[in-house]
Amino acid sequence: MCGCIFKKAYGYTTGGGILMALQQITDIKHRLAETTKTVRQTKRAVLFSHVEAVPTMKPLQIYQSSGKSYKGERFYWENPEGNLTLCGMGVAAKLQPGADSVGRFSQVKDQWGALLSMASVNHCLGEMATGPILFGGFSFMEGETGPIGLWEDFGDYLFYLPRFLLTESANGTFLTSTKLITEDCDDCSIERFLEDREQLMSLSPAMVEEIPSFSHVEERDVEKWKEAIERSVEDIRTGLLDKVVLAREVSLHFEGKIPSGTILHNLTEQQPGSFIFGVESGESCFLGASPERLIKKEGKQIFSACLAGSIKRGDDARTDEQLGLELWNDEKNRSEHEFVVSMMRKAMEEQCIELDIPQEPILMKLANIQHLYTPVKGTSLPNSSILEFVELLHPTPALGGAPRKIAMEKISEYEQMERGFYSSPVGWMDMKGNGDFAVGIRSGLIKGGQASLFAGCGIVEGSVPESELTETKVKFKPMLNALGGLRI
Ligand SMILES: C=C(O[C@@H]1C=C(C(=O)O)C=C[C@H]1O)C(=O)O
Ligand SMILES: [Mg+2]
Repeated sequence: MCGCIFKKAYGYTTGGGILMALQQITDIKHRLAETTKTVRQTKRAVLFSHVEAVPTMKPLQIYQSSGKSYKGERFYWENPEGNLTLCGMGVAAKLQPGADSVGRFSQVKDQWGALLSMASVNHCLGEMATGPILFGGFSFMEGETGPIGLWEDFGDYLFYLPRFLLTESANGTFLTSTKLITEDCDDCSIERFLEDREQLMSLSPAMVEEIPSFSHVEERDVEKWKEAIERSVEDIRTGLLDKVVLAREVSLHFEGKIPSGTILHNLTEQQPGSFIFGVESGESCFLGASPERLIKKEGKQIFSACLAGSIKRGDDARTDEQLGLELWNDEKNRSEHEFVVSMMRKAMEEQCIELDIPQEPILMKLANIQHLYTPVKGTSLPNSSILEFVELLHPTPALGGAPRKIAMEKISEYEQMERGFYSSPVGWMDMKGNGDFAVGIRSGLIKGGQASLFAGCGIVEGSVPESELTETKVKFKPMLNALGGLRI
């Protein structure tokens, strides 16, 4: 049933706006009463979701001010184009690994399908990323993250269907309120639903919390990491594999709890052109500023990226241009890049009816680094879901290696750490199987007063351990700057 009475975004401040606001309340009351009746009659739960246009609310400010009520259950997302920002708060439903024998991507698809089969949504606004959406991600390697340890709050995958979702796009600001209405639910009354919504809409911007004083840094053995690169180069020379991405971890300790909202705020200011993402779980928050899109699906249109090959930015325009040229002409970096392009082409040909991948890369210039970048566009087969693309592409040789299986084995053997959600698909998807996933790099895990940062490099035949180490230092910069401009 559709109880939506307007199709355009209106604020509530005008006389007409107040009428609109009242109409929303009437609409919710009516739909929720109907839903409750249906639940009682059929004895089956309904996922009730209400989308409405609201006056401008800034998602990042709301992320910060909703910390009191929803800490540990929030997410934040900003796309690099700057035309979509999301903030999720609370949990209407949570997707986590079950005992099913099917793979994790199929599990998510099935669990999502089951939730949507009982959904009642006033989705007539038709705005992107409104209504029930899932937000979250997968770990890098299935079965790697145990029930204890650094990534204990995340597991093989974690997705939220938020209780409240704030969506800011070029068309306005939208609030989606979602709740699972069950027969024996204590807090499913219409009054309670409206109260919670009212409380959310009246949140006022919170002060930006300060980052506590830095205490010390803990680094895994750098010499061992360099040895792993030497061994990888040897594996490549003997023909065992073509490329492998090796990452390392640096842990920073602070005198008090690190506020994720402040780090996200700094990342948005310091890293334009990147995905800014944050996903909380319990006491942990995985966040970062990734320049790399894994997959975006909008109807039949598919967008992805090959991003591999790196060099630092220059201090002035001339040096910067020279460094860019050096990168573009460098055989070792071009080969790192080419393994990604060739895998991408092969994989996408399976799932797309049209595909557009340029012959040569261009440069992507970010605040601290420049990369070789080949944009990918395609038209998908009908009725496909973004999850199928996530499964197909993850991990590309930009984060795993080539061939994939051997590279994954070597990563486990050589890295000796849990990547958790680092370098993994992080993003959102909607009811129709559209959405956007970034690769969770330039990222870290915040837990109390500890920030564990990760950075890796594509190892190919021409790799030199010391230069790869320097490359990781450049890749740590976005997170180090967001944490207050630390140097390590
Ligand atoms: C592995 C990372 O980045 C990847 C590796 C790159 C490289 O080695 O040149 C470049 C971009 C990313 O695909 C990272 O940032 O941690
Ligand atoms: Mg590299």
